[in-house]
Amino acid sequence: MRFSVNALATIALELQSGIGHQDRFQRLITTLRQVLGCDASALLRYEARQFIPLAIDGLAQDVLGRRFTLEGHPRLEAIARAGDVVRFPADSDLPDPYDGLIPGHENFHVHACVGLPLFAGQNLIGALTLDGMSPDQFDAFSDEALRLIAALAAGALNNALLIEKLESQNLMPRAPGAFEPQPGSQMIGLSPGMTQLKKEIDIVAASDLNVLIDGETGTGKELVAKALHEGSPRAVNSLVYLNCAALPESVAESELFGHVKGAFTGAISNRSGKFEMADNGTLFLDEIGELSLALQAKLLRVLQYGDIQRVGDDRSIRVDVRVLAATNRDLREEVLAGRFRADLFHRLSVFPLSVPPLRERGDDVILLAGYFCEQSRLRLGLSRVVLNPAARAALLAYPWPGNVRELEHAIYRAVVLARAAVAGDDVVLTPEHFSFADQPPASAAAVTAAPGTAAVKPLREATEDFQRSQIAAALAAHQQNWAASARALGMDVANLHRLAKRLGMKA
Ligand SMILES: Nc1ncnc2c1ncn2[C@@H]1O[C@H](COP(=O)(O)OP(=O)(O)OP(=O)(O)O)[C@@H](O)[C@H]1O
Repeated sequence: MRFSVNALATIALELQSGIGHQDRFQRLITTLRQVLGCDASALLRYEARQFIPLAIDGLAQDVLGRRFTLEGHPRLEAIARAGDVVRFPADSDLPDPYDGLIPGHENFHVHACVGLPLFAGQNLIGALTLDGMSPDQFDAFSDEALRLIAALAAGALNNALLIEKLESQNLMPRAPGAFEPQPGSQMIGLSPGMTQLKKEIDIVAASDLNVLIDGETGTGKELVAKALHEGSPRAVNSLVYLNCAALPESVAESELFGHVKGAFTGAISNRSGKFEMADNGTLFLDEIGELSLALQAKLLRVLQYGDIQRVGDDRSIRVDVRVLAATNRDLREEVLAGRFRADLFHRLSVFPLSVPPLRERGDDVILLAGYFCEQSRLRLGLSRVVLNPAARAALLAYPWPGNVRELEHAIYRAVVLARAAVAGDDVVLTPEHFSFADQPPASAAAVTAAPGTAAVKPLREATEDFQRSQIAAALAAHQQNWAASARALGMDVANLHRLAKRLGMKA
């Protein structure tokens, strides 16, 4: 079947209208869904061996947060390889990436599926996918007609990508090349707060300014630092990470600036510090608010004069390092309280970036949940991981004091629980699989049971249960802040991370 001139004209017009790319793409796939009578349609962009949904219609909202790798989705891999229209037979044994993600059809497997790869010259830049619940849904449409739609969509997508590229080249000249992954493309979120943050990242990344990233614990400050580095001319060199909260005072100076042989007991050879490692690159100082006043003074010196001295050495070494710092404290208050140097604060906060808490990001919670569902699916080798509507509502209603990190852990824990309860590798998450921080963790309840009523367990198991419950309680009491929890538990934060990993409390 051919399309009527009217239908084609509508598609072409939708691709010209709208205020932005996002709007245009949304109109395109909504129109396609109507013209082709499909149950779901999606436009995806191809980047670094994965498909990233740009606009969807008829699919669960969390699809917008999912990242579909070629390795994890044989159907998408087939589309990427095909070079032309792909029609999957209704009985294809390749799993459809949207199985269980068409609202109202959660328990049905998608039947008819067509994939249209989108090319710019020889380069694959994206795909259109059309799904239907009845097996012969797309039989009436000829390959020729579908190719025409693909050509229109590819032209529009290519223009959008070129404009994006030109805009970023305006900010930072780059060598010409194929489409590089966009910095921060793994930073999920379309809420106004995240859109604004991504814009600010684009603006400041290309400069050489130091950046202070603030935000509550678990909001994604480290991810912002990575995006800043990746979007800068320094991206060809290292991004070096240092957590200031995990630094015992005795080794902090040597970690930052290095030492020479014999500088102190145990200094058996020369060693370079993080500043030297980050030369010509970027140094990310996480939890900068935890740095002692003495080290703050030394850090200020490097920022002012661009040279460092290894511990035990009088000679100066010049370094060219961009410093990104993160904090979940209010550094202005710390300055007022005399715990943070005002001059260092001003040097660092030339361009401050604030990462919004998850509770202010609206539906991003669902997009992020989709992203983590897809990641846990890959990690655990499951065929699908989806949220039922009640689980989505529960996730939206919860305030997420531990922000994205808490959501990430909640999804992984829920997937593990759900998988244990069903045969097979098809996981549907329901509210029962989540236990939020204001409910006592199951292990804590077991440990605090009345004496005599608790089941006797091997001592090692009981000890680990107790450790888990104490760590969970400390994290809940300190808004999932690991440094503060470590202090409350009287241990070093690095050891706490190690212990939590061993106890299966973090990935
Ligand atoms: N927008 C996002 N999209 C995808 N993953 C995210 C996003 N934000 C955060 N994450 C993930 O959440 C986890 C916590 O993020 P991150 O470590 O960057 O937070 P943080 O603000 O630096 O935390 P802290 O203050 O405790 O150091 C990480 O696994 C990170 O990859």
